[in-house]
Amino acid sequence: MKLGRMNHLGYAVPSIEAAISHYRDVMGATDIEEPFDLPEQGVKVCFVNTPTDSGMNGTQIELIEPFDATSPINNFLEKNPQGGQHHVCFEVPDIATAREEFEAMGKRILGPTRIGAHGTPIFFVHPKDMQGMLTEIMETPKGDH
Ligand SMILES: CC[C@H](C(=O)O)C(=O)SCCNC(=O)CCNC(=O)[C@H](O)C(C)(C)COP(=O)(O)OP(=O)(O)OC[C@H]1O[C@@H](n2cnc3c(N)ncnc32)[C@H](O)[C@@H]1OP(=O)(O)O
Ligand SMILES: [Co+2]
Repeated sequence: MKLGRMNHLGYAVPSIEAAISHYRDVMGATDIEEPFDLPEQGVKVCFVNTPTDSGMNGTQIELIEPFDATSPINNFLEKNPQGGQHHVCFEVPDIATAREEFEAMGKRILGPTRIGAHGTPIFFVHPKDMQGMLTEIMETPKGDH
């Protein structure tokens, strides 16, 4: 395994609209994308793009709100009603190779590899096996290598 780019920090929030106001009015965010639904992943999503630095890619804050009562983030929000840091996402060149590496290390992978909010394959590794941090592994979008 080789540590790749941190693609985004996932923040679970009770209301994406309220979180957008916070990042725009309190944090001065100027590049907030249109929110969109990702029902197959049980969330509504909104990306807040952080500034790029000397031409490098910035990172993103991924605001996620439960899409419905079956959302995988409902329990988290019950425990953290104001919302909070939910996961971190790192990029890998090849998702299948990465999955094999985490499995070989005995890390619990949560469910099947599926298509995430960036339209590329992702999987999650259980927080209890990752120093308490729910970790999303995402294949770098083609052309971004
Ligand atoms: C995929 C679209 C998008 C993208 O970027 O492409 C997203 O990122 S969507 C993100 C939402 N989807 C997911 O999070 C899928 C993976 N998550 C899960 O499968 C669950 O959330 C899971 C298994 C991590 C936790 O499920 P649940 O909360 O229902 O279980 P428990 O309440 O029993 O929690 C078990 C244990 O883990 C601790 N926990 C739960 N969530 C987190 C977290 N985000 N970070 C750290 N720790 C977490 C929880 O406190 C429990 O610990 P315990 O000591 O037993 O109390
Ligand atoms: Co994510």
